[in-house]
Amino acid sequence: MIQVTCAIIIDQGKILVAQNKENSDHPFQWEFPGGKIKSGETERDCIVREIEEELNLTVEIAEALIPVEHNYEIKVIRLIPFVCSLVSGHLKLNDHKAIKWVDEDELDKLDFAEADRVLIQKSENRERLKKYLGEKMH
Ligand SMILES: Nc1nc2c([nH]c(=O)n2[C@@H]2O[C@H](COP(=O)(O)OP(=O)(O)OP(=O)(O)O)[C@@H](O)[C@H]2O)c(=O)[nH]1
Repeated sequence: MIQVTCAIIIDQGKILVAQNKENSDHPFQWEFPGGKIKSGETERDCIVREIEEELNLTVEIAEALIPVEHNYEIKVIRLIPFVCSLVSGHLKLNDHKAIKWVDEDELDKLDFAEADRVLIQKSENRERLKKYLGEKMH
C-alpha cells in the first residue's frame, strides 16, 4: 500500500483543490495536493515538504483528518489528510495543471480522484472541516 499525504489548505473560507495533468494516473481529475511519504519521514514533515515542492507554498498543519484506504486496482493507497493554513509563499504550479479555491458545497460537484471523494464524503471529516470554513484561520 502506498502512503500518501494530502493537504486541505483553507484560506478565507475557501479550499484549495488541484487538477492533475493529462499524463498523470488520474488525468484532469481534482485532488488535494500532496504526495508519497519518503522512508524515515513523518506524515507531517511529508505534507509540508510536498506543498513546498508542488505549489511553492509554506503551510502550517491545523489538524489531521481521518485517513482513507482506496483500491484503484493498479494500486492501493492510504490517503492521509491534513487541514492546513497558509503561512507564506507565491503560488507556482510545479506539478499540477491548475488549482482553484472552492467553497465547501462545490466539493461535491468536482470530478475528484476516487480516494479523495471517499475522504471528503466521510461525515466525520466533513464535520471537522466545517469548523475552518466561513472564518479566517489567522
Ligand atoms: N498527492 C495526491 N495523490 C493522490 C491523491 N489522491 C490519489 O488517489 N492520489 C494518488 O496517490 C499517489 C501519490 O503520488 P504522487 O505522484 O502525488 O506522489 P509524489 O509527488 O511523492 O510522487 P513522485 O515523487 O513519485 O513523483 C498517486 O498515484 C496519486 O494518483 C491526492 O489527493 N493527492
